[in-house]
Amino acid sequence: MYSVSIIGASGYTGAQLVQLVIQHPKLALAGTYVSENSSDASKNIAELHGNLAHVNATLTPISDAALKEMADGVDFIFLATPHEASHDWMPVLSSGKAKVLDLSGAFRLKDTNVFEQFYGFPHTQEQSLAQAVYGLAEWHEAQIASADVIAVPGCYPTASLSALKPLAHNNLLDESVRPVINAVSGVSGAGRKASLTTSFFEVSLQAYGVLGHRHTPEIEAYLGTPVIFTPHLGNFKRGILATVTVKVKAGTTSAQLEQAYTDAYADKPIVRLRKSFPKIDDVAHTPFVDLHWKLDEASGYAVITAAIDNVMKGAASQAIQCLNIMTKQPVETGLVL
Ligand SMILES: NC(=O)C1=CN([C@@H]2O[C@H](COP(=O)(O)OP(=O)(O)OC[C@H]3O[C@@H](n4cnc5c(N)ncnc54)[C@H](OP(=O)(O)O)[C@@H]3O)[C@@H](O)[C@H]2O)C=CC1
Ligand SMILES: CC(=O)N[C@@H](CCC(=O)OP(=O)(O)O)C(=O)O
Repeated sequence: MYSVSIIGASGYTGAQLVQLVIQHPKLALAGTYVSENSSDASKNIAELHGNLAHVNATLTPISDAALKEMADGVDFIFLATPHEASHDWMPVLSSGKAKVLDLSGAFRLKDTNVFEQFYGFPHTQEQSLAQAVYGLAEWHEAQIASADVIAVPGCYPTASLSALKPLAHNNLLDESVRPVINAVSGVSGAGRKASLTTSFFEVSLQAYGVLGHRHTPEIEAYLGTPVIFTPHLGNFKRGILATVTVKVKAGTTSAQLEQAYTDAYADKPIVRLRKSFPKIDDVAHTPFVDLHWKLDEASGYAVITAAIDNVMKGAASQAIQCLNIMTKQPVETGLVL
């Protein structure tokens, strides 16, 4: 068994991790933490999340001493915390035997200038940043297997890259036309803290972060080509539907696209190549990425749809996939029952 601590356990992705760790055959939950002055400190997680009413886990306020102790006390640490907290704590957490999986955006962008521009604070953890491996599980398996620090991808980048990478990998994209990604997320993507923009009465369907969302440079960095990315907030709880429009190289056939997706994902149990365009209900509460596409051979334009659960494949279940790879277990262990 591997021992696991979760920091930020009261939030949406942290609570999801608690559930996934408990149902995993090889993981034991060692500790669940919240911030030092959290209003939820010392509560049982069952009081906050009704779906965890059967779970007995106290939300311990984090401290410098607890961070240090954890680094050598457990096998894996999950950070389901704001970017700033992950950024500040990574060096101490990764200084011992524990391997660290960070769900925030703190260690995804290698270019610190771009990081500061999009995250609004300077990156000062050069060593941890150099160590961090981007945990896109289907594409970076070899690096993940030997990593000590994982930067778990953002939710929109997970959906977008899953749709686009087979085409880029096979050199099928027309480089003169940027892929256009329109994606709709449920409100859980914004986290648990109450805010006017995510309140039930306010949320409709609206674009936000237009031509400036922090996931644009993340998608571009791991795709290798610029994109136009427009996120939207929808009035549903969980899930992301990304609709991606691309121009492929002249003469590309539907059979070539089919081959590219089959080659990429035939042996990847978390990616489901669908026979029709997926909907969010198909993937909500699951670890899957569902993909479908259609090419107009005459014009060379293709539309690909990716559906994921933002809290699962967009965060918590992808982190568990990475842990499975790091511990040499089948990638779907504890996720696909
Ligand atoms: N929601 C999603 O779909 C996705 C989220 N992410 C990222 O994962 C991380 C967690 O997101 P999410 O679960 O939605 O966030 P939530 O706001 O739901 O939860 C954040 C958690 O962190 C705790 N926390 C807040 N500030 C601190 C601090 N300074 N030190 C320690 N703990 C702190 C909170 O508890 P308290 O304030 O009581 O201490 C809470 O447990 C974020 O970085 C987010 O960007 C990534 C992919 C998808
Ligand atoms: C609906 C919503 O607000 N979504 C979040 C993205 C959640 C996510 O993946 O975030 P990180 O990159 O922070 O880990 C946003 O657009 O900021």
